[in-house]
Amino acid sequence: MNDIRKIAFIGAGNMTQSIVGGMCKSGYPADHVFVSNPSPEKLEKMKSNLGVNTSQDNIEVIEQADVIVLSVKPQLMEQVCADIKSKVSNLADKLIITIAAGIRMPKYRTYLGDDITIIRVMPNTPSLVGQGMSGLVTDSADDKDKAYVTDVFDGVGDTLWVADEDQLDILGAVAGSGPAYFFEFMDSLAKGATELGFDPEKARAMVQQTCLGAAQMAKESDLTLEDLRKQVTSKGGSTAKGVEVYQQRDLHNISADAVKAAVKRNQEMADLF
Ligand SMILES: NC(=O)C1=CN([C@@H]2O[C@H](COP(=O)(O)OP(=O)(O)OC[C@H]3O[C@@H](n4cnc5c(N)ncnc54)[C@H](OP(=O)(O)O)[C@@H]3O)[C@@H](O)[C@H]2O)C=CC1
Ligand SMILES: O=C(O)[C@@H]1CCC=N1
Repeated sequence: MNDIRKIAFIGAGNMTQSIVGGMCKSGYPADHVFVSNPSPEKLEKMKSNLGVNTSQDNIEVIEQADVIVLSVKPQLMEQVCADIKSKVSNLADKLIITIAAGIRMPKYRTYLGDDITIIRVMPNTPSLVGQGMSGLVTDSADDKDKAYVTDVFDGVGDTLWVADEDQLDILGAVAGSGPAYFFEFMDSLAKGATELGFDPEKARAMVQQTCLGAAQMAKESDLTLEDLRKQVTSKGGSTAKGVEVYQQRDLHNISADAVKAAVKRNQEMADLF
């Protein structure tokens, strides 16, 4: 990465910790990373574990940075932006990234000014281990800013630019929320094994490695997901019986409904906040 900028994260919650942890692991210089948060505990942990600069004052970190990453809950965004707008005069000179679900770019213009340059990123928590999936969209950034943000998020996983904010809502409902669905599914598989008398620790170990192996295979294979599934499903064998249960209970519809529900909430948050 050639373009190293001073970057300030506003909010030191789960997602900031995942992104910053992944960035530092991938070699982004910690002295160029600034993080603010109202309570000190998360900041102390990030400072001692990663060596990043921290402050309980949002404005102090923003003033030192070229890039601002808004990483607070959507319901706090308006209030946090109002405070920034009232105290920082050169916002148009900085690149603004927001990772909040739902809230759309025109709304940020009403909060921070018409002249801001903004990129919306929808990351996910596996960024912490360099396996994130981040969606990106902008209505104002130039190629240089886009390349910088792509590099940052490529450093913590894969990136996908999407055409518009409707697409980002869908990406968020699948990839942003997705780790939660997979953890839920993995937990249910592990419990399926322990209910039959399998050791819980060993159940977790076998589930996580199976999940990782399947994802890696899907990523490296040219086959469709259906064909990969068929490769495992011997005629008259045990997998066929297991898959039959998922099909009878209509896993496809369950997942489609889950994605629709999450998209709907993203749209609601766009209106609410
Ligand atoms: N978690 C995820 O998987 C994903 C989250 N996102 C988005 O990321 C954003 C953050 O989510 P997440 O990290 O999960 O949430 P968290 O609740 O874990 O983190 C939010 C942080 O913001 C801090 N905060 C509260 N008020 C302020 C303030 N006035 N100024 C600065 N910081 C403040 C909180 O501090 P304290 O706890 O001390 O009050 C907290 O540490 C959300 O907008 C969400 O939509 C996007 C993709 C995935
Ligand atoms: O649950 C949420 O709203 C955020 C967005 C994607 C993951 N977490």
